[in-house]
Order: sequence, then C-alpha cells, then structure tokens
Amino acid sequence: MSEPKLKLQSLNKWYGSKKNRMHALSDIDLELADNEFVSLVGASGCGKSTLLSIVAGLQGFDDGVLLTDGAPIVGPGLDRGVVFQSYTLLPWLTAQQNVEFALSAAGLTGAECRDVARHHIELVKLGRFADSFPSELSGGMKQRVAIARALSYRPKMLLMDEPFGALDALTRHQMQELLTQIWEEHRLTVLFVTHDVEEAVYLSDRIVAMSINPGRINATFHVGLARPRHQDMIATPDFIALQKDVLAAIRAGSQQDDGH
Ligand SMILES: Nc1ncnc2c1ncn2[C@@H]1O[C@H](COP(=O)(O)OP(=O)(O)OP(=O)(O)O)[C@@H](O)[C@H]1O
Repeated sequence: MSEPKLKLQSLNKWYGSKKNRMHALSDIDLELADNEFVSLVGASGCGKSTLLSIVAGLQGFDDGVLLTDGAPIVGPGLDRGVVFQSYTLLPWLTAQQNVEFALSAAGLTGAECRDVARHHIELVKLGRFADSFPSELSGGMKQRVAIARALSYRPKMLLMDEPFGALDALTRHQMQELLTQIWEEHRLTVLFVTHDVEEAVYLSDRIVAMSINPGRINATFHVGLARPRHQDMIATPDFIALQKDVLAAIRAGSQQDDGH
C-alpha cells in the first residue's frame, strides 16, 4: 500500500515555558490521502492554525510523527504551498511579478518564471490584471494572486488557513468555485482551515472537528455529496443535516478541559 500524502501520529505541541505550559495539540492522529480535500474546523484557539503551520514546516512540534509520502517534514518546502487569510503579497510588485518572485526562489530561469507565472495568473482568471499592483486589486483578486503563487511551483499539497475569511459573501462563493475547479482539474491534496461550516461541507471530502483545552480531534465527518459540487447543493437536506452535525461537534468541543 502507498504511503498517505500526509501523516500525523500522536503529535503533541506545547507553547510556553516549563512552568506555564499550554497544551496546544494533544495526540493528533490524522492522515490525508493523495488528492483528498480535508477541512479543519473548531472553536477559536483549538489549534487549527498551529497544526497547519506545523505541517507547513513553519514551526516545530514536541513529540510524535509528521510525514509526507513517508518522509519526515523538517521545515518549509516547495512540495507544500501555503495560503493565509492575509494576502502576504509584496506591494511593490505587480500580480505577475509576485508570482515570478516566488518562482525565482524555486530556481527557475527568468523566462521560465515569466511563462509559469503567466500560466498561473491565467489559471486563477486574473489575466487582465497581471500588471496591476496589489493596491489596485480587490481582496478576492489579491487572494487569487496568493493562490496562483502557491500553485506556481506545483506543490503536492496546498495548506490554506482561512483563505477566504476576509472576503464578502459573494466573493467568497466565487473563490470557493474557483478552488473546487482548480482542485478537480489538478488533483491536489488540500488541508483547509475554516470557521465557516458551510464552506467546509461545500469544499471537503472529509471534515475534522477539533476541540479545545487541549487541542485535539474530537470528530471526523465524511462528506458524501456528489462531485462536482455546485452552490444549489447548499439547500439540500443532506447538506443541511451534515452542517448541523459538524456544528454540534464544534459546540461540544468548545469548552473541554481535562486538566492539561
Ligand atoms: N506563538 C504562540 N505562543 C503561545 N501560544 C500560542 C502561540 N500561537 C498560538 N498560541 C495559543 O495556542 C492555542 C491555539 O492557537 P491557534 O491559533 O492554533 O488556534 P486556532 O484554532 O487556529 O484559533 P483561531 O480559530 O482563532 O485562529 C491558542 O490558545 C493560542 O493562544
């Protein structure tokens, strides 16, 4: 059997000093298969962003196992693209140049950078705005650039931390459509953090609900809705029933405390 794309086993993370320790992640066991779309949900402070940044290699953990394709994750890598809620674009570069800049760090030549960046700017449907600066783009457009940048070096995994959290409802829906389209065409493994349960159900194959104090996984839901997804599904009884179950798990996990 092939290795899972991502594997966390008995992973623990504490913050703070020895005297004043905070158990941010407790015995996390989680596997993502190749091409799977998994959302992490849970009350504020349950450790979703901590988990995502550990998988991104942006911070360490205290014990446990963290593997991608069977190999340990020891730091950030081009195999994992990251998109945050804040757009993190360089304001003095155009949309196209922001993507090129990331690619030059990946060792491509100038001409390759230009071609690959252009392709990904088109992929997120921003062709007309390639030469615009971030200050000339809307929030949704800036996030499209951030997605183009994350996808441009063809990562195996996309790690997204509330990427649409700052967008208005309509733009958010448009971005969800775009992401599902890209995911269906390019078959990436996605780990997606969101506060929005409707968004989690709409996008995911599986939803992992975390509880707080300490941060741990308290429920997992398989999303049986057909693909491709479309916005009309949101009003169906199956969608609404699953949304209720996920919300109930988040509520149940929002005030746990077992003395850690
Ligand atoms: N650098 C840090 N130092 C100390 N404590 C931290 C640090 N980062 C996060 N924490 C704490 O760890 C816990 C988990 O935080 P984290 O941001 O991962 O949760 P979250 O579920 O992503 O929250 P939110 O939904 O509000 O973004 C919180 O109690 C937070 O205060």
